[in-house]
Amino acid sequence: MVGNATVKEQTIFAHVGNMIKTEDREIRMVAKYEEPLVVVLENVLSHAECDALIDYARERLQRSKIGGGREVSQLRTSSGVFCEENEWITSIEKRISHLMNIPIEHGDGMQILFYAPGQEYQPHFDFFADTSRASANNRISTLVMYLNDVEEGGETVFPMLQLSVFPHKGMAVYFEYFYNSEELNKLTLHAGAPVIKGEKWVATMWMRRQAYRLS
Ligand SMILES: O=C(O)CCC(=O)C(=O)O
Ligand SMILES: [Fe+2]
Repeated sequence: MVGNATVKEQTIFAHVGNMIKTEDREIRMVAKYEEPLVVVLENVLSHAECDALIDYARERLQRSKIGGGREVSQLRTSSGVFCEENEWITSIEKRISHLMNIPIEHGDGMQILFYAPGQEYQPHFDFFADTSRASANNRISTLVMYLNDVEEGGETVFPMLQLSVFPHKGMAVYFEYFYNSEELNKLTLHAGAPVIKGEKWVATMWMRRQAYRLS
């Protein structure tokens, strides 16, 4: 919000205080941008869960490379895999659902992205354009979870807000774009800055306005 005190729009993220108690974890809020809401969260995933997600994805990425047929995109040079549900992934998704305050059936499923040095995700919106068919049940909020520490680069950058979030293992950044004001939604433009040194692994959850998959 810039300038004088206009009335704030309602948010999906309704947690008060600095702590979110889920069934199995206490997540702490460490920073917040008010409108559009961007929240930096600590202790979202344990280090063991981060490692397990990386192992899970590494194995599948390798397999998909052998299979070939990976689509090449200028916008996103990283590679990704969607997680199939199993017992431990389901328990993570349950926590995420509580955190994002949306039933898990509204989720696209968790996607793990890998960036090697030089790879990036150029500025984009997570919601689909009105003209696309996917916008009929559009995305409304995002959680990007950092699965490792990046030696250099790889920040999640919000250029319109002049805000950068540095990847840190177990932490996450949450933001939403379900405002009546299209201008607010468009301020959530964001990018994964090029990784300079080391690897970067993130797991992303996008939520839809309506249920998207079977539970
Ligand atoms: O890698 C990042 O920091 C951002 C990822 C992202 O924008 C997405 O998964 O939609
Ligand atoms: Fe994104």
